[in-house]
Amino acid sequence: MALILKNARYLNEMNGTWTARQDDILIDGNTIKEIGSLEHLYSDHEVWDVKNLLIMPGLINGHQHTPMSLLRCYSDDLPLMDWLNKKMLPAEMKMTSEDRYWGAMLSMAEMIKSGTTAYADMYIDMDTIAKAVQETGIRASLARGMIAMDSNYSDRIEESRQLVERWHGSAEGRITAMVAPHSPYMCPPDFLSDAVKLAKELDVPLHTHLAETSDERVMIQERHGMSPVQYLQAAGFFEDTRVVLAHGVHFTEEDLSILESVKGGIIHNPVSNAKLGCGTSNVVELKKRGLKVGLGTDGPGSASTLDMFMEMKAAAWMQKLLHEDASSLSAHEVLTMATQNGAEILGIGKETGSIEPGKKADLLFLNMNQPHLLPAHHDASLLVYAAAGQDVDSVMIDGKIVMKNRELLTMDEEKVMFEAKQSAENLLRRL
Ligand SMILES: CSC[C@H]1O[C@@H](n2cnc3c(O)ncnc32)[C@H](O)[C@@H]1O
Ligand SMILES: [Zn+2]
Repeated sequence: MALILKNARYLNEMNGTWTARQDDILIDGNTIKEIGSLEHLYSDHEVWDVKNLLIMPGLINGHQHTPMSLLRCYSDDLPLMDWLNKKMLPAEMKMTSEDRYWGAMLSMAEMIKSGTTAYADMYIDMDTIAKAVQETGIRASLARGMIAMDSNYSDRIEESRQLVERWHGSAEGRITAMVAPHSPYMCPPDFLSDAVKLAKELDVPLHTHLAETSDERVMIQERHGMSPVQYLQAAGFFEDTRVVLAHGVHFTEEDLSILESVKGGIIHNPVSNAKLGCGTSNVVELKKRGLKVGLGTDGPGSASTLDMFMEMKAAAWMQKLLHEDASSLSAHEVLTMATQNGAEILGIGKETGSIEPGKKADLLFLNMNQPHLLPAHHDASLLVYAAAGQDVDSVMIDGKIVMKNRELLTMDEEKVMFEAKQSAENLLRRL
């Protein structure tokens, strides 16, 4: 049955400014059907009076590795290459499929509880993660993260193909798929070209880590005599395929001119970049050059939390620090990055990212009646600078309520926490 959100105070963007309006919202199946005064329809519909809540479009986490929740705070305060090669990869080699399932479920519980309605995942064993996506009701863009150091990589290309063929468009359209060569430094030239060919053949986006550290720049320059961006360009990365480029911290002027015309964009991960000592993206400059910039947490192994409210704060703070200018990256711009831009970069911008008729009903309901969120001078500022994931009261994804009054409705939260904790403890015993 269709549902009317009565007395809905909802936040949407117009010409760069996020403002709240009050109306009723009719949701039919998974879609926002009508917004306006709908009193004449109340008697024929299920009605939810949401007058004490502020509604905003669901947050979109553009880059994540869900099973890494099992490695949260397992190894911190290390530079990226040591963290990755000495700690994460060896631990990930010992994970079982069951571990990855519970790690993914734990991440999805955390994401939904903090207002993320869609996200992009890059990992291995993607059938297991897709199963968790199906069960939890979240919207996801899934990719098999591919690492190769020699020419023996056909199994990874085949797994990527299978992921796309099996899952792209599944779960009532909530799952889309991408092809993901891990990064310039984990992918030799032939492998990268084959990954690009596969994405073109299957007509899906490419997702990769790019220009995350200055070490990466040095490494690719030494190995291939060019910058990481030029290296991707040489493999055909930017020809006509949509690209989801995580990080983008260290770009040259030439890199920026290559990236200006790409379809897709950069996913900025400020917390992970800060914690791994990578530096921070110059988001102000990227935006000036016309690039689309979204927001992501990266995996909980580096970011430690999947709270996009934290990520929004960090994004705004870091641009102000970097430019010594308080007007750099306003709360309004950050909200756009975390919603519409993320959706557009992932290629799901027609479905989600804003509250308007025709879009899927991916909505957050926030409890703003709390000491730290009063008074309500500016909703956009409150959401970015004062709110946290715990302020999300309820969440709707694809028209289905997946959390109500902070209770998860598509998963047994206690069981997920218990099993994930067991998996993490057993994993450490095997290391
Ligand atoms: C092969 S699946 C994806 C792979 O990526 C690793 N990873 C997680 N965070 C980062 C990061 O910030 N930079 C590079 N690689 C990262 C993760 O450990 C998985 O093995
Ligand atoms: Zn990553």
